Amino acid sequence: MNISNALPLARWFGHRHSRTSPLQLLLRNRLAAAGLIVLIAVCILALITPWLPLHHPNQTALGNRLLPPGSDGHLLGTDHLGRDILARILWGTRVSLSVGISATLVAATVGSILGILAGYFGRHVDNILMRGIDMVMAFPYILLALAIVAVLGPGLLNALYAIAIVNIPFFARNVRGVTVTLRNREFVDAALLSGKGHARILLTEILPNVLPVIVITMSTTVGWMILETAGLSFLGLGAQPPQADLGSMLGEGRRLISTAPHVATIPGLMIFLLVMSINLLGDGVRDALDPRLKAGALRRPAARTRTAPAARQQPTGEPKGLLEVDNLRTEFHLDGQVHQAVNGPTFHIEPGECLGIIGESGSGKSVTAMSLLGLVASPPGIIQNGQVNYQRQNLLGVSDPVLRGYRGGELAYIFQDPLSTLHPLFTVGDQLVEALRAHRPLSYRAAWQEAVRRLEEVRMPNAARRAKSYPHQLSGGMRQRVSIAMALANDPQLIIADEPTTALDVTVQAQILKLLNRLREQKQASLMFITHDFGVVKQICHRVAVMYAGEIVEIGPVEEILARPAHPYTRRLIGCVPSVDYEGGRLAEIPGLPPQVSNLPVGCKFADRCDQVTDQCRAAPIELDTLNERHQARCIFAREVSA
Ligand SMILES: Nc1ncnc2c1ncn2[C@@H]1O[C@H](COP(=O)(O)OP(=O)(O)OP(=O)(O)O)[C@@H](O)[C@H]1O
Repeated sequence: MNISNALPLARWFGHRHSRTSPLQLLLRNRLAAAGLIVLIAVCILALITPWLPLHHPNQTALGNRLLPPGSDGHLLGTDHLGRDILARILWGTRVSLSVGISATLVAATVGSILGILAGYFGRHVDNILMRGIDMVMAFPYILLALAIVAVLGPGLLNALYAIAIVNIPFFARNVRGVTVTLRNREFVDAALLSGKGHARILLTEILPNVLPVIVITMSTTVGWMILETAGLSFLGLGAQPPQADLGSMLGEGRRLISTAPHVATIPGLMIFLLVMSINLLGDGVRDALDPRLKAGALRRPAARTRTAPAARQQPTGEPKGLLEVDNLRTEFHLDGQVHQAVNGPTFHIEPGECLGIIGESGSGKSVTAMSLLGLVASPPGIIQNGQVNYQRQNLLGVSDPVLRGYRGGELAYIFQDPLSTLHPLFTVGDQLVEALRAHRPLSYRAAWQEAVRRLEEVRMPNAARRAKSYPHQLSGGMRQRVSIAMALANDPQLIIADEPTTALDVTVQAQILKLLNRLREQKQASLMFITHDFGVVKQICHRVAVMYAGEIVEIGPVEEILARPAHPYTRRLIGCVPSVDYEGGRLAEIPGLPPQVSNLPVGCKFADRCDQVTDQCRAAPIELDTLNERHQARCIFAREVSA
């Protein structure tokens, strides 16, 4: 669980900034909700047991021995001493629940304190505490629990201590790990600098962030602890006769399994029900506190984006340009909602051309680009329609090996943040070698030489030495040069660059743009350049496609669009950039927000933010209007404006 996103418990019951509270998330998970209902029912029954009209659980009646379930006055029958099983089960559940929960609380409290202290203070404190924990963990835990009860003597309280002690390490280790990460975070340093003492930092900075982890560990271990307590009682080391708990009832019933199976089956079923419901609920709690798990963060995404049959049709005619995208539609299916991220962009890229894709954050630029190579995570992504035609094939319909051959070969991708795409544990040279050898039969030595040459090509200072560096040893600009070298390693026909300069400062940004442009010219490759900056578009692109809410709202030659933007959104975007030679008066922000992709309007998607909007704009979808052979815009006033 990533603690930067950890939710303090206060957010459990909703938060004014979060759309879905963890409780709602929990209830949406059907299995967890079922677990919660069963658990609540069992707990209520256990709580009201003293007031129910039941027999005394220890009252024997030898004349009524082993009555079957449904007998008169004994709904669940009687045991070998004629005691009422219903009464004993309810009283036994009370005992098992209280011992299990108490053991969990003890283990959680002691384990968490040890974990927090070890993680926060580190060094000797960490060494001493964690070596102690390691010693406890060195024994098989059930044997250790048996040994502890053997020393302390049989009895429920001693079973509780034993179970708590053997579970302390789980809490201590989990909490220590999280605390170590938190200890190195800037907000803890800031608290230290502000003069807070260690005790206050532990209570106000560390504990609230560790609490979700403690709750998750508790919810996933309490079931086990009830089971372990039942195990000790089953072996005669927990509850002592005549007291009933679920484990001891199971132990007593075991001897009668062939003659009166209900005596063992009923407590067995109750243990199953209790532990199952707690575990289902525990899993739900874990997912609710970390909704990314529910969104599939830990699920291994498929090797390529799921593609509907409609998007797998092969092209019939000759594709336009080097790569042609036709009516691409990519959606995300999340929590029963469909998010239409990409809504039918159609464009092509000529050989050697640089096409800019521009738009605000969330306009669908990256999802469009990633869809071309099947890189959108599935689930939740799915390509519903469209074609991506390259070399007379629809890439959305080619086989996995063919697509793999293109990726990183003829079709290369440069991501926005090289630090998250370069492997932190391998040198950049090794990563280049891997990229080269994935597509070419080179020896390691030859590939290394080629890697250094590629680094020189992207003007990496002291390339031979830098090849032996790890990504964290390089500056942002150098890392992006490495990413470019990797993308160019196999002489691609098309380079898709997804905001490759956004994370860089202006000087480095200019160098990288120059480099990309030079390499594109030298190699006669095409470049699809994603950006939100018209200044960048002006510098290196031939044509530009303006995206809004997953649609292309204007496409055409850069100079023409800068001189005569035909869509109000394009005008606004250009107006936001101070560095472009646009004489449009003062800089203005674009008022309002883009529409939600899960609830797009029928007509013009920009209507709510447009100062020229009319009823006609909202009535029906607006088609792209062809203003001239190369310039199109999706606005009913486009012709008037560009005339
Ligand atoms: N994995 C995902 N799950 C759900 N929705 C997603 C996912 N990835 C993207 N989206 C949604 O798809 C839409 C388009 O996102 P995209 O990343 O393509 O925008 P963008 O224009 O590239 O923005 P930015 O400039 O910030 O990268 C957004 O509404 C986004 O919330």
